[in-house]
Amino acid sequence: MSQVLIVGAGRLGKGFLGETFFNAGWKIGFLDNDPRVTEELQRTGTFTVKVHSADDIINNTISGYNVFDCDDNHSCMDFFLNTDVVCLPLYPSDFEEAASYLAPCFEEQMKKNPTKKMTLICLTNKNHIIEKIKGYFLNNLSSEAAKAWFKENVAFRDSIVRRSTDAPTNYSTDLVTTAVASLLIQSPVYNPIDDVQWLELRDNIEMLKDIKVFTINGPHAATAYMGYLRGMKTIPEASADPIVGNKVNEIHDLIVKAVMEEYPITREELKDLEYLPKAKNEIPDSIRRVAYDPIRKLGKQDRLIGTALLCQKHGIDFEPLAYAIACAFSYDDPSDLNAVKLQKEIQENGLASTVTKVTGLPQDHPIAATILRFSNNLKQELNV
Ligand SMILES: NC(=O)C1=CN([C@@H]2O[C@H](COP(=O)(O)OP(=O)(O)OC[C@H]3O[C@@H](n4cnc5c(N)ncnc54)[C@H](O)[C@@H]3O)[C@@H](O)[C@H]2O)C=CC1
Ligand SMILES: O=P(O)(O)OC[C@H]1O[C@](O)(CO)[C@@H](O)[C@@H]1O
Repeated sequence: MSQVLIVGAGRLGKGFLGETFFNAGWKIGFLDNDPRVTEELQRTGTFTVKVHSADDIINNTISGYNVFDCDDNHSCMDFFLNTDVVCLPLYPSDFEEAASYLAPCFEEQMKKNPTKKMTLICLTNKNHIIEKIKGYFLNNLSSEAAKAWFKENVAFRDSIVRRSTDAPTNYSTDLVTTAVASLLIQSPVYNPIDDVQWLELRDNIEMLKDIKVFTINGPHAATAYMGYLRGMKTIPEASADPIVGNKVNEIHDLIVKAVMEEYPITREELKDLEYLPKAKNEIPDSIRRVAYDPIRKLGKQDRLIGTALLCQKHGIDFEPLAYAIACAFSYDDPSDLNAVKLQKEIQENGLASTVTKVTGLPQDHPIAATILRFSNNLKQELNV
């Protein structure tokens, strides 16, 4: 039986990977450093995922999995040694710690099964960080021999996530997910995964990931920040709102135009990547999850500033995006640590300086200047 270790048993770990590998009959292990996650998975012994596909909604109950804490004695070791695929659905800031924890497992694998091949798949929305993450793993290996073994025997791959999976918390055992498009994984991999639905190998993941993050996550984040300002709680609610909906449609079309100018991709290829079939009864995805961590989302290469810069580069109107960005700078959900940090920064140092610090754009940059202009009159545009 093939075996997968899922490092990060939060929303995507359980609601997408857990559910998907379970359906394919793989042996599943979850490793998480939050004791609330591991305790809850152990206590319940099962978790449920409401899966919205294009024409059906099914409730799936997942059971028979193994659960491991990130304990000092590496209780996941025996499981790890029999593992074929390691999936890491983690936020970008969590990889350094995960690499440090997993390094001894790879060293042991090299000693016990030197010819074994493994595949490691990173699942984030952040592009161009895969070499840095690989560096975390290599730096934690203790010898040149181990580094050479790792490079030779572990297929280290990035991926593109094309689904939303939500739950009230990372430790919830009741999840909801959309299943309308596959996870795209950089090919080749070292272990067969063709028996697992919703996993698909592709070349050129780095370019495709920019396009996906820009065309899907850009408008999605804009929906969240504008919806929040309108007092809404869910993405479907915000999308159905005519004021937010129209602004997001405009933003989407401008981004698509800019992407078509920038990348060697045909409209058909783009459609295949960014057009996700509608799931039956859209999931009540929370604005909180999609807006989560505005500091990361306002980074220079990320979904909002990255797309505004692309529009500017190609002479395409970036004002609607700058408006959504201004809304993101006003995002103040008290339960989002980085939203709180952002607001504190604005209060202490002013908006202009914060825009520059977070986005990397100088204050006189036309996009920064437009963000500041809109910020003076944010609520009026949205009729609030
Ligand atoms: N939920 C979704 O629909 C999507 C999520 N993503 C990406 O997937 C990644 C995970 O997202 P979610 O599952 O939603 O987050 P989450 O917060 O629900 O789950 C992340 C889990 O990783 C665990 N974790 C953190 N550091 C760890 C470590 N060093 N070792 C072991 N476990 C660790 C946390 O305790 C948490 O349970 C993020 O990069 C996100 O951007 C991408 C697209 C869709
Ligand atoms: O996981 P992040 O990067 O914080 O952002 C959430 C985004 O990821 C997705 O879940 C899938 O890409 C989108 O639904 C949402 O826009």
